[in-house]
Amino acid sequence: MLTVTDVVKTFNSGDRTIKPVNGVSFSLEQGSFAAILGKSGSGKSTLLSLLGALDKATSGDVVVDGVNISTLPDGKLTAYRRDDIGFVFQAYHLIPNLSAKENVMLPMEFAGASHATRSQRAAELLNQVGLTEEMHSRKANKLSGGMQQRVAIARALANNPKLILADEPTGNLDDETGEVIIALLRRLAHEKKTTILVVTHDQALAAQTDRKFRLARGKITEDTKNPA
Ligand SMILES: Nc1ncnc2c1ncn2[C@@H]1O[C@H](COP(=O)(O)OP(=O)(O)OP(=O)(O)O)[C@@H](O)[C@H]1O
Repeated sequence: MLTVTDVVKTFNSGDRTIKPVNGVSFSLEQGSFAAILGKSGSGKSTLLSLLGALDKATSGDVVVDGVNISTLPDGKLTAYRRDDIGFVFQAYHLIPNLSAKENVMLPMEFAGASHATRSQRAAELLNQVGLTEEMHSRKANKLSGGMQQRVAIARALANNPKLILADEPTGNLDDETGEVIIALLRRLAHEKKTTILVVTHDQALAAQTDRKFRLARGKITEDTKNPA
């Protein structure tokens, strides 16, 4: 469902050319839980931003569920980001003075869903990520880090995306909470058949995935299938 073919990203910095992504190819089946590992500066975040259409590849193709996003016009990319991709970040990026439920409802509002649909679906998603009804009405900034990340995951699922991209989703969490979040992502990938790709330094997280890639100087140097 995700096929990346010979993707290159080049930046010009003064008279130097930087290639943070330098010919990356891989494909993932629908519902896989995969990790990209690599040292700082190896190109992980740049690659993720290309897959999420936050930036355009200099060359190569990114095909998500049959749609080549490298050739989509800008106008269609906004809808792609909104409808087909869920983003999860290290620092959660919730709106602090909105409730957990309101945060999850927001992407559905942008997609034009009715208030009743948004409310019902947000409650279902928050239950699925393990937040009790009482938590739904709490302001995001009154929740612990682990809970905020659960809300962020529920929000990423709001428009039923084909692909979730997560940048260091356990980076701000203690080990125990991080493990709970990893187990949640793994379960969601397998049960909901949402493909989840995480960028991480966290070996414990990578060990729980179905597949892990190592990136070094913008190239994949290792591609390992983890035993089920
Ligand atoms: N917009 C940009 N303009 C110029 N150079 C950039 C740009 N974005 C990234 N780079 C460079 O590309 C290289 C890879 O950066 P990237 O953030 O993708 O690495 P990373 O593996 O995600 O690192 P980290 O783990 O520290 O987040 C770095 O040398 C960075 O300075």
